[in-house]
Amino acid sequence: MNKTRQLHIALIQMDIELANPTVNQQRAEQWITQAMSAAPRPDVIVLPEMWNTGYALDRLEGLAERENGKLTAWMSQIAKQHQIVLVGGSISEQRESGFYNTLYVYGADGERTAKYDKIHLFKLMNEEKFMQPGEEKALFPLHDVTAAASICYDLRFPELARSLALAGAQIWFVPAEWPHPRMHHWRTLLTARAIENQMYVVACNRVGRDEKSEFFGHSMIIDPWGEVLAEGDEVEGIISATIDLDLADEVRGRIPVFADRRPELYIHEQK
Ligand SMILES: O=C(O)CCC(=O)C(=O)O
Repeated sequence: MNKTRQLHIALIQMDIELANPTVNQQRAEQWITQAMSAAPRPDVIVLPEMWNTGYALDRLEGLAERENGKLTAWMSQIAKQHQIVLVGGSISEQRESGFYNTLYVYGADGERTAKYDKIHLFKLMNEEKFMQPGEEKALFPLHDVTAAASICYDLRFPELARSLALAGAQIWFVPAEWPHPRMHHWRTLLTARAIENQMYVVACNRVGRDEKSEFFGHSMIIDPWGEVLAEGDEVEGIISATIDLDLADEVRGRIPVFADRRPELYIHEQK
């Protein structure tokens, strides 16, 4: 981070080869190397959802990463080597208790700052038949603010985003594999979550296709006022923007949504 409390963020909007973790890791590394050669140099790099295997849900045995395996070591090493925060999208991971869609964040010292298992599994893609849901949300320190991360379908649950904002999040990372024909939902929901929670929304979607779906990219970096700072198209590439770490507080001061809340009247919060 530089003295003006800015962060340079780069999203790796990559294609993912179904069920080929070796190729996908090579591609991710090439994209990260390319992102690091840009000016300004990124402070934070974000990968998409399930970037190791794609949605090869019926083939995860033997393909998914083992817990504490080589891929997490690689993410840690990449973060340290480039002195960046790596929001390592999510990977499919195998544990004793089953398969998980798991997001990792590593700091510039190579230490892990967050681990998050997707809590809302996406029935339209049969995710719940193959994966176990997570039980906790993810908040982590990022430079001197609090950040949060969720995965793809989690975007459809405004209560989750609000609870993260209430817990202090000013930047929300959302790696995804969000396909056609729901681009309108993606863009609208991302923008709404940024405006209503007065936080940055940083969303990295994949491109390309698998056996069932075509993914449209349109990765986005949206500021706490709802302005789109950067947006991808439908091809592979690096989407980047510089964010101002003071803006969330400034917007929250301008329209004091959090101070004006009436939680006692919100039915879901009375449970
Ligand atoms: O909610 C959607 O439309 C897409 C969600 C999705 O593709 C996922 O969670 O993997």
